[in-house]
Amino acid sequence: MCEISRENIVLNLISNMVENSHEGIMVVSITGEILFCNSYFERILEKPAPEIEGSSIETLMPQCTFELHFKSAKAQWGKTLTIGCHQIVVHKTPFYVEAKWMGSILRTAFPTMEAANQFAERILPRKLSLTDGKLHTCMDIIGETEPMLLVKKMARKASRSISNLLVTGESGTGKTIMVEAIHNRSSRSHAPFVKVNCAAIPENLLESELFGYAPGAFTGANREGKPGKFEAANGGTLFLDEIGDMPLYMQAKMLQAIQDRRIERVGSNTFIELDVRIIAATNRDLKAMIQAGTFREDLYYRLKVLEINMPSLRDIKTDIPRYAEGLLVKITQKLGTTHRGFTPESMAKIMAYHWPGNVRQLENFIEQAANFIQEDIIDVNQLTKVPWDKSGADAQILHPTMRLNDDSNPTDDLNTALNNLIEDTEKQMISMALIKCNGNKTKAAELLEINRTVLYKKMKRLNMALK
Ligand SMILES: Nc1ncnc2c1ncn2[C@@H]1O[C@H](COP(=O)(O)OP(=O)(O)OP(=O)(O)O)[C@@H](O)[C@H]1O
Repeated sequence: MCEISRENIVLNLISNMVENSHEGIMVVSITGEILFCNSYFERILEKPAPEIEGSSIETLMPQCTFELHFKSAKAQWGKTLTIGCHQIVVHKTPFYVEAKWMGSILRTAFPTMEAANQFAERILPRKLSLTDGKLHTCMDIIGETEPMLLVKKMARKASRSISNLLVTGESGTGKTIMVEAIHNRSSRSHAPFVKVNCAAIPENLLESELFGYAPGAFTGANREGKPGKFEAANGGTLFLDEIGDMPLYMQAKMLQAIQDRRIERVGSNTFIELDVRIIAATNRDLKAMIQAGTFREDLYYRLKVLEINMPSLRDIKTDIPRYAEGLLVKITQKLGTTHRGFTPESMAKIMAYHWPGNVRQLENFIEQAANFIQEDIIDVNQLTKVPWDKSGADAQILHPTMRLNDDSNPTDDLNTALNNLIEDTEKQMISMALIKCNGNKTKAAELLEINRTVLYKKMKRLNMALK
């Protein structure tokens, strides 16, 4: 075996460390000029090193909000950097020549974001999420017809990307569960998922909810100030549900935040740089809103870099049996019942109906049937009220704990009648308030002397159009 000098070993070691395709190394001068990069960055930037070296980091990586940090000699650890469609976690350390600070060395901490996530999974005690409960996954999404397969294919693509996404479709078509599944499948799945319902938050609170506020920003505010949902979603996904209900002045602020990738808390003049993926959803026709001047065109295009349109249930009729069976499994698990399916006649009726409230309405109907009907195979003829009867378009929805037997006593019948009456009355009052207030939900809520969020929830429960 030939003798290898120590010097040779060290030289080889250094060259192996630098030219390692699993670890990116880049050297940037104090003025932001890229002095050196290895093959990892050549791959990510899709350019050969001679084209990268000598360029300014700001020109080459316009999305990279990290460039400002090169102007300081401070070491930084575990920063997420966005380059094109790639996300990497990097460490930055200063480099010196003869004790003079010359610039920074950028090193990737993980070969891929997936590896970073796997590491986070091992050390994080639990998945971070600012939603009420567990997020849905792709496995929860029913639907095998062509439009649904296309939607699923697009969702897989969207989960591999970090670009903004707009999910459209009628109310109850599954926009929310789709967005949750996309986040869950993405490289951000271990980072926060923060949902904001733009229609449910009163207009005067929306800005501070989204952007937070500085100490003493307004009377009654928390003394220490408060971070908003944007900050809470840093590193993860911010889901803006019902984006079509966002007031115009907030749309302008939102556009600014998305473009600049930074926010200013209310009452502060300091910018906070953030790395947030925006996913928005709406059941409104944003193009018509742009025509009407109620939605900003520039924001629309910022949001719909990727777009998924959820089909309405009447457009995927052959999927209805799959939905009915799948939802029944979910409902029986929730209620602890033993229902196994539907009679063929029941299924034919379910398939023939047009389900204006889409999957949510179908789910509510099946839950109602599972509450009423004792037999394992559901026969909808046993129900007194079905959506396809002219009067039953909004069959009553009973609380899961109100399981009624077939041999229900008169008190049960009375309860049902009372529930129907309450719901019909609620519906009428809400409709009248909305008509009086020209569809303005804030004003309608004031008129009804209820909170806007409560109004919104009631309308959703009563299957009323939220437009
Ligand atoms: N493809 C699907 N597979 C399984 N369940 C679904 C599907 N689509 C919708 N659902 C169920 O239907 C209900 C409504 O779905 P979701 O809240 O996602 O609809 P949405 O389009 O966001 O409604 P909205 O516009 O009113 O907010 C939920 O309980 C959800 O679990």
